[in-house]
Amino acid sequence: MLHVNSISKTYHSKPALSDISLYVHAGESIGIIGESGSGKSTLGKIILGLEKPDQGDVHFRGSNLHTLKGQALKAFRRHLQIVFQDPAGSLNPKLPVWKSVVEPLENYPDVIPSFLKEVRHDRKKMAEVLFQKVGLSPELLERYPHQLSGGQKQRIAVARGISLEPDLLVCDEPTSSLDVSVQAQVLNLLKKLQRDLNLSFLFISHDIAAVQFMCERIVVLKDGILVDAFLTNELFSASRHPYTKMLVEMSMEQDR
Ligand SMILES: Nc1ncnc2c1ncn2[C@@H]1O[C@H](COP(=O)(O)OP(=O)(O)OP(=O)(O)O)[C@@H](O)[C@H]1O
Repeated sequence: MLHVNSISKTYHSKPALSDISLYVHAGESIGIIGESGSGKSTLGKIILGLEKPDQGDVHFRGSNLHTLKGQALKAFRRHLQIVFQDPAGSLNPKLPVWKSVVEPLENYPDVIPSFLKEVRHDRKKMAEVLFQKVGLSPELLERYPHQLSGGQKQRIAVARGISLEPDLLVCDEPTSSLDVSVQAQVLNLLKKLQRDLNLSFLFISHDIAAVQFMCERIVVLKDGILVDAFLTNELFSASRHPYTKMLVEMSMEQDR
């Protein structure tokens, strides 16, 4: 479904990504791990079409993303959504949250996701169904972002992210701004949505335990270079790249 072919990107003559290739099949979850500055977010932005690579291309559902324009690009974007680390950033502080949840649907009036068919004539009911999908009470529909907890806001950002029934959800550190107790709840929600909606995930995180929980395969970036790629159940294999082993060791030390 998604093929990233030999992507390179340089900022101010410093390579942020060098010759990165990877693929994601429908319904699959891929984790991208690496330390700060390793190029994870840059890769996510290129896949979302928010940044252009200097070299290489991204094919999604058979089309080259960086050559699409106008309506074709818009139609393509619908299938690719993002959940950011900071949920507040993706919610308009001046709108009751239900309006932020259905905003993407307003940009795509012809799109009726399968789970919203029965309520398609009523925007607020659509928001209510999306709230249900992410485990939020309808009592919160009229609230403003500042009246909600971090976990509730992230659920709302997830509801917005799935509102157009995308194929791929790019999650960029989706739990790192949350309290530890809430992180697991949001991860469980994402996993449930993946099953229910047959979503693919590109899960960007420095939290190896979260990636291990969410993803079937893991890709490791170091200084913009893909140094290791493997099935999650091979995370502790002796054949792992020394850098992967170091990341695993560091994450275990944090948990001690
Ligand atoms: N818009 C930009 N302009 C200049 N340099 C950038 C830009 N975006 C990223 N970089 C640089 O590219 C490199 C990779 O950054 P990137 O944000 O992709 O890493 P990351 O692994 O996502 O880090 P973090 O976990 O801290 O978000 C870094 O050296 C960063 O400073």
